[in-house]
Amino acid sequence: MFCGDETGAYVVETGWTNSRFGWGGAADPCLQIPTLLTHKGSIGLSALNSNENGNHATRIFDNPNNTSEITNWDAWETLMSQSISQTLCSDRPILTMDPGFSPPDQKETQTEIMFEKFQAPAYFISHNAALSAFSLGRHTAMVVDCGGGGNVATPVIDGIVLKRSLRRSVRGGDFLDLQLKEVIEKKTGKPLAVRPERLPSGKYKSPTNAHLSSLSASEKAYRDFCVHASMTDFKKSHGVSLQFAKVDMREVSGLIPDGSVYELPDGTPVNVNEHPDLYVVPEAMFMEGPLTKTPSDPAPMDVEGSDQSAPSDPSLLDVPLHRLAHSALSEADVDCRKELLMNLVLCGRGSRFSGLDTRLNKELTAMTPSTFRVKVASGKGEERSNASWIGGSILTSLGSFQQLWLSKAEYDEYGSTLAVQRFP
Ligand SMILES: Nc1ncnc2c1ncn2[C@@H]1O[C@H](COP(=O)(O)OP(=O)(O)OP(=O)(O)O)[C@@H](O)[C@H]1O
Repeated sequence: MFCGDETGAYVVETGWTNSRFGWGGAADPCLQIPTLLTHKGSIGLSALNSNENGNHATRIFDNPNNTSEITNWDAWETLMSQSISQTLCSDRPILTMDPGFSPPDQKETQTEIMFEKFQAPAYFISHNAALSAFSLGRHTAMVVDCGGGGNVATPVIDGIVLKRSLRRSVRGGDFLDLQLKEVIEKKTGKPLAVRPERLPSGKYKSPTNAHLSSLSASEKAYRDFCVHASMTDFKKSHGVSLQFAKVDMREVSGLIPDGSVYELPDGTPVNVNEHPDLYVVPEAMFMEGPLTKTPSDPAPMDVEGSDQSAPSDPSLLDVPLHRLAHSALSEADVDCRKELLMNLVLCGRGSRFSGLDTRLNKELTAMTPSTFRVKVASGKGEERSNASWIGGSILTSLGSFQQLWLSKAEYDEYGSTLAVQRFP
């Protein structure tokens, strides 16, 4: 039990694409950083310049088959310590999140680092899906989280995540980025050029003013970051018009505002009116049949040196979003299924295409018995993007939660193995 005077906890969500940091009780995270731009010793664009042994920014998560496995602990520590120093967090209990499919020893290592390196007075690891459900006031829900690394469907019953029923797919935001990139390259007839100085809205400016122009555009982390930032910008700027449903191309053309031109980072204009097929790229989320080579070899980003011979994971599927949710549902207890479907929580920034909730509802309804009712709940705007973080913020501010922390005294007495028992 943590018995400090203040409970203002530090809430941390480290996602494949974005990391969020902030204070328990707050409505939004106070710091958001692209996770890709983390390297031993630096975060943000300056990470791209940390030219150690010729390696620029390396990913914290480098295993495309398990997008929550921390493969670079130095980079993870850097992300934590720089966020802590930027937000002036010290001596606060820390809550981090786990999606339910990270390797078993990861929690132990994180616990050791939190107590030994960051001197946290108390620590807690919660599940993303339980927190997302919690952010919408639900203890029981089927949580469908659309992130950058993939989509995850997780049944949550009374706040407990059913790990064995969890299902994830590779068709997340990164996958759609690559589809969009392919369509754009076909239209323009040339590879997507990346120029950091033309990146959207100056959002990713480094606090230490990295000299990106000196970096080679073939450098992998740099290229990955620029491609995804650019495609994300396209999704954001045209998100309202991006369409689901098996629509007739002529119908789509009618929906696109006249003179809609998107400028690529190198200045090349793409007249979107002339390319309505750009608008149906998100439809890949609902397409039947495998779209990647094999479920265990999805390569959402072409990670060099990744272990292509890794054994396939039965929870990792290459299926449309509604089948993913249905598969997770079928693994849950029969008695809970009705309630889960009535409380389908859609979250993650990758779920922000307009009409996604309606489409998911329609497809799932068609797959389930007529006595079942599907009801999709989702937050608005950033509430939907930051659902897990917001759930963590609410949880840590509850008086009744304070006795659940793993305290430093307990850690000193029992060690980090207690974390595995306490946070299953
Ligand atoms: N307006 C938008 N419409 C659709 N997709 C978007 C929009 N804005 C951002 N995205 C996509 O959302 C994805 C990132 O989502 P999010 O921040 O929830 O992921 P994450 O939590 O870091 O990843 P993960 O859940 O896989 O660990 C990116 O692929 C990005 O391109």
